Amino acid sequence: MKKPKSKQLKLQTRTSEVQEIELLEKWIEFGKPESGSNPLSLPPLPAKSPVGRIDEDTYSQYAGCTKFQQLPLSKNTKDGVRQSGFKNMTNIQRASLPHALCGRDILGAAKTGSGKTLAFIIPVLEKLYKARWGLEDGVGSIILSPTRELANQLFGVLKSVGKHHGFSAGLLIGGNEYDEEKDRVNRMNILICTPGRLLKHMDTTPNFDCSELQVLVLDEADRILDAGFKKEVNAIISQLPKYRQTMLFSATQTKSVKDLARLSLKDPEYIAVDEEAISATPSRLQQKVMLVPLDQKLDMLWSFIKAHLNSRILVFLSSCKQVRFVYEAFKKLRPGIPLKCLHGRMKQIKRTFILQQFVEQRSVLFSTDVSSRGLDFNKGVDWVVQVDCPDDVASYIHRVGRTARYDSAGRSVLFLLPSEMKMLERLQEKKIPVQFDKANTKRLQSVSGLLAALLAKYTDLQPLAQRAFKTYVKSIYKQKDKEVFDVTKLPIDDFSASLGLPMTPQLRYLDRKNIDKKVSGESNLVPEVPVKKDSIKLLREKPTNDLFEESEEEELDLLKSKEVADGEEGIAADHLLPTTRVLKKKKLKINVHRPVGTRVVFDEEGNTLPPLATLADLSATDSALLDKDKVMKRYAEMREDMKTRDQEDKLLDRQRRKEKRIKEKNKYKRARDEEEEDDDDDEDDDGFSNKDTKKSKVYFNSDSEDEDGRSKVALKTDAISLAEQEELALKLLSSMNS
Ligand SMILES: Nc1ncnc2c1ncn2[C@@H]1O[C@H](COP(=O)(O)OP(=O)(O)OP(=O)(O)O)[C@@H](O)[C@H]1O
Repeated sequence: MKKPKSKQLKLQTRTSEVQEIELLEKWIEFGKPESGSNPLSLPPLPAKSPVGRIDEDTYSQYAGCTKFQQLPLSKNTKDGVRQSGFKNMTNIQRASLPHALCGRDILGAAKTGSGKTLAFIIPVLEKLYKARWGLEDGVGSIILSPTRELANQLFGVLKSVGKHHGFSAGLLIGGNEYDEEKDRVNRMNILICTPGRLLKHMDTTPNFDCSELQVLVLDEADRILDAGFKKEVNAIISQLPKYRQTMLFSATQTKSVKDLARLSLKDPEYIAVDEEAISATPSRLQQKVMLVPLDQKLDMLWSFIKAHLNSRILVFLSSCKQVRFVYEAFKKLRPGIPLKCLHGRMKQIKRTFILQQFVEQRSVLFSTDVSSRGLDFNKGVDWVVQVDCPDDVASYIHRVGRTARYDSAGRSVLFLLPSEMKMLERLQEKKIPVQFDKANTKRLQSVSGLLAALLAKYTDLQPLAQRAFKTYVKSIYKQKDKEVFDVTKLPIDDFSASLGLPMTPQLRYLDRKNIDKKVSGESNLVPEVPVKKDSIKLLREKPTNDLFEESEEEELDLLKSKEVADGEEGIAADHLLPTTRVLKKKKLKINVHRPVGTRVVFDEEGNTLPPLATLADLSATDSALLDKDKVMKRYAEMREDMKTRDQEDKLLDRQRRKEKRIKEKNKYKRARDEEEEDDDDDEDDDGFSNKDTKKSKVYFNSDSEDEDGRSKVALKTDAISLAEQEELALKLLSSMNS
């Protein structure tokens, strides 16, 4: 809070502000870069050259300068920038700031992690300062972000760089208290928001007025302008004044004339600083692509994590359901490094907390594309692992861009299925220097069997695995780029088994006849080993260093890992013995030639007798036993008796398991309902948003896991059949006994 100023002091400040603004305007006017020019191509200004006014009508050059202090910026901004630790400008800042400070519309494109945020935050502050914008003037600038996390991050930068200005700023994102925002929103000068929440305020908050807006910024512009946000963005733009400055930034910029027309840009400056660069990704980023069959992705991921226990790893999967399953399952297997997960269905407070934790400690974060854009993890991400193929090249660029930011190095690896190899070509065509590698599979650790055991032990995991399976296949089915994503080439059954599922869930929308049961070349990476104690032992061995070249050695300490498993119940890998089918169902064969009668029998003196000797002895004394018919009858009775008991046992067991399953499901559903929020937001980036949430709630109650809303029926059938089954069992028993 600023101290209340005396009247005279206020007057003085105002006068000096007016003078400063006058000087800034003259300076800007004097050194305006030519429209269409690239300030980067100008020779850099000498470090010690005079800055600002030189004489009556002469000012220093600022186009081509390399330091923030050489720009025509207010003292408040300069102080904020300096105190935030920024001195020299990055290329995108050098190229765009001179144009943006003149009030021009900007279309800025530069690699991930190259400092685009300051390239629009600074002009926003300067524009409002020069317009002498005050609290009573309302909304002067809107900065749109596609995700809440990114909006939060931008808000942090704005607070830091703009701390000496007197503007009020607000963060409007889904998941925050709407009512509480409603009271404040009319008093905000700068709004950082996600499109859905902004539109909600525009539609429902009384007196919310943006008609005086000065600057509109779209961060990750191509994402905001794509089909996912189309309706919201069109509605927002229709409520904004046409006369304003507009700035669009992204690492993968839109050049679509239609998009630009929607925003009514006026002669925008297209600033693409890396267009001539050899690569479209940061130069310090090492990128690998690996061929991994679908049914071995989790083995590969597990082995990767075990080989990099000292790293901060960001793992991308294609949907919330994938994320949840892999996170829950791996957590129970305790890899020896903390695991976290992040997806659009989590409560906002938890999302923020998890990101905070990921920034602070080495860990593995399983995430959907919700964290693929814009996020800047302070201490750096060591590895970006894309387990599921990104939708397109742009999505790849943003995902890998979470590492190797600004001047730091980073590494990334992308797992591609044999059927997705077209993506490799696409990446190479777009100047992405990837190195194609075959993983050394000698010491690949298989987890499929362990997952099967986990699914049997923790019944709540099974529905997660089923959903992960279904959502993945559906996501491939729905992909537009059929050259890369071909659902008919997926080894469906092997994939299902690799998740530990006892049988392949039904996929009603797929014609299974068209899908090869065994897709050639899909399953040769790791020999299919039924998981026995031996393979479990493998998990305790040292992390494999030759699987991924640069692995950090670390002994797995299972005792220690107890502390890192997020305080939740976990079981060490070596406590697990697969209890259900492991990798392939094997028929139990009875060897009829097996020698029998190994039981040792003693006579009264303690001498051993040959097997069945007692019976032979008895038969000698009791001629009744020699009656062949009677013996046969007796055997038949015994067989019947055993059959009946077997039926009884089976029925009882089936009932017990069913009841347990229903109980577990209800319990799980309650927990899940608490976790899922009835979100009003805009930005679940997981591909299957609200509609899917509603569906999945229904799925959860169902045994059949049907994709087209049949689950309720299935549930009902289940409930009836339980009572009916008892009756049926009794009938069956009595009919067998009679
Ligand atoms: N001039 C600068 N000097 C030093 N560090 C900078 C400078 N500008 C930005 N940075 C730092 O570089 C990192 C990346 O910046 P920023 O998040 O703005 O990148 P970006 O280009 O927006 O990335 P993305 O495309 O992923 O959104 C941040 O940690 C930021 O603090």
